[in-house]
Amino acid sequence: MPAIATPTAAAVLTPPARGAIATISVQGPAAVALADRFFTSLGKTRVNDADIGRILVGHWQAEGESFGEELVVARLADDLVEIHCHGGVQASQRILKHLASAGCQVQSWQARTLSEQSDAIVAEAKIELPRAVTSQAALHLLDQANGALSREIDTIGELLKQSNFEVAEQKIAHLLSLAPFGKHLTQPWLIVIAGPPNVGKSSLLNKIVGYDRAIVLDMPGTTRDVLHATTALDGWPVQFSDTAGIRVSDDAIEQAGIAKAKAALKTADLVIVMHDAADLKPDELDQSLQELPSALHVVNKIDLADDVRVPASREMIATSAVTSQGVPQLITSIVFHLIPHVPQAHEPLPFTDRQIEGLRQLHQQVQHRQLDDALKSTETLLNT
Ligand SMILES: Nc1nc2c(ncn2[C@@H]2O[C@H](COP(=O)(O)OP(=O)(O)OP(=O)(O)O)[C@@H](O)[C@H]2O)c(=O)[nH]1
Ligand SMILES: [Mg+2]
Repeated sequence: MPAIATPTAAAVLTPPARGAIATISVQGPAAVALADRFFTSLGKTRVNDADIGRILVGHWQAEGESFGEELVVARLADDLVEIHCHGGVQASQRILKHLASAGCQVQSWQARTLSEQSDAIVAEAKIELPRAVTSQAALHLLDQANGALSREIDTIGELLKQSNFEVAEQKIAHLLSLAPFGKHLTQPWLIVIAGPPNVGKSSLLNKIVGYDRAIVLDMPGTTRDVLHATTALDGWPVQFSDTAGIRVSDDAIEQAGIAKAKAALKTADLVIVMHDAADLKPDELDQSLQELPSALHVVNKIDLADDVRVPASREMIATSAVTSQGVPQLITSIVFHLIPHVPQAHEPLPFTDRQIEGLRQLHQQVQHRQLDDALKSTETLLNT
């Protein structure tokens, strides 16, 4: 039989892991013919003759192969067939291979989602949703999957058509101000814990994440590498990095750890600089830690100090990584530093690089009153 012409395409809709069932969706003019080529139902009903919605149980096998697989085929429309097979990756990949050998395109579920949606932002939200690691982050993405950002861009387009550039500009600027928040719905905020050796950085990390992620020892220079631990604070995904204590050292391994710690500082959304309550010398901190204007300063081991004299020029949170004193306040402060303004439910916000770049371009065009270009940009943002 000659290869069947595209654009019929197959996509696995279930995650690439072991599960009960894998679902392969075959869509396009040749979907039914492709199913009939490899599948024989128990009652010998051809997929082509089955009523729409009918579920057929049977045997899938390619010509020349010595074994096949028992599975279910459902014809959902004239051009849409679903194949439900064993949930392991092997079975779905074999079926995809058979379909591809007969001329069917193989596409990712993301490509399928984009091809099914005329609204690019809604499609992107559906694609990003499974990557949201907390339910709170997922709710904001769900709002965008339900059209919040698309409607806002429509509104901006209408404002532009009415030459209401000022309000359009304000709305775009507001959306851009929410871009960092939107990006972090699928990527944790990065928090680096830094400071001199032995102040309790690793102990604090363990206390916050609730298990012994890092080795703690009463010996300066214990942590050498950068250690990561992911958790959620107030429902927001964060990744903590515990670093080597920063000091002057002759030890080559410690020096390498300190270099890594300094490099980690540059990638952080927030740095927590830790101090020892019993030995509080904030002005003697390493220069790399002095140069961080928006760091959060934490004075730890307050359980050991009778009287902590915090310099008037510094705002510091007092904690004990042993008794947990001050840790809830620290968490509140971290969340406030990362997300000073939490968008409301159903609020539109951008969440992909494409959208953010498109909005930046639109902002410039509106600022320069380039109406035609700006209207084209709103179309580009919305269309797949
Ligand atoms: N009493 C008391 N001891 C603490 C506290 N935090 C840490 N310690 C102790 O201080 C010592 C050093 O703690 P670590 O967490 O290893 O300190 P660190 O800053 O990670 O040290 P380096 O990895 O060497 O830079 C350990 O003996 C901890 O048990 C605290 O809040 N109170
Ligand atoms: Mg440590």
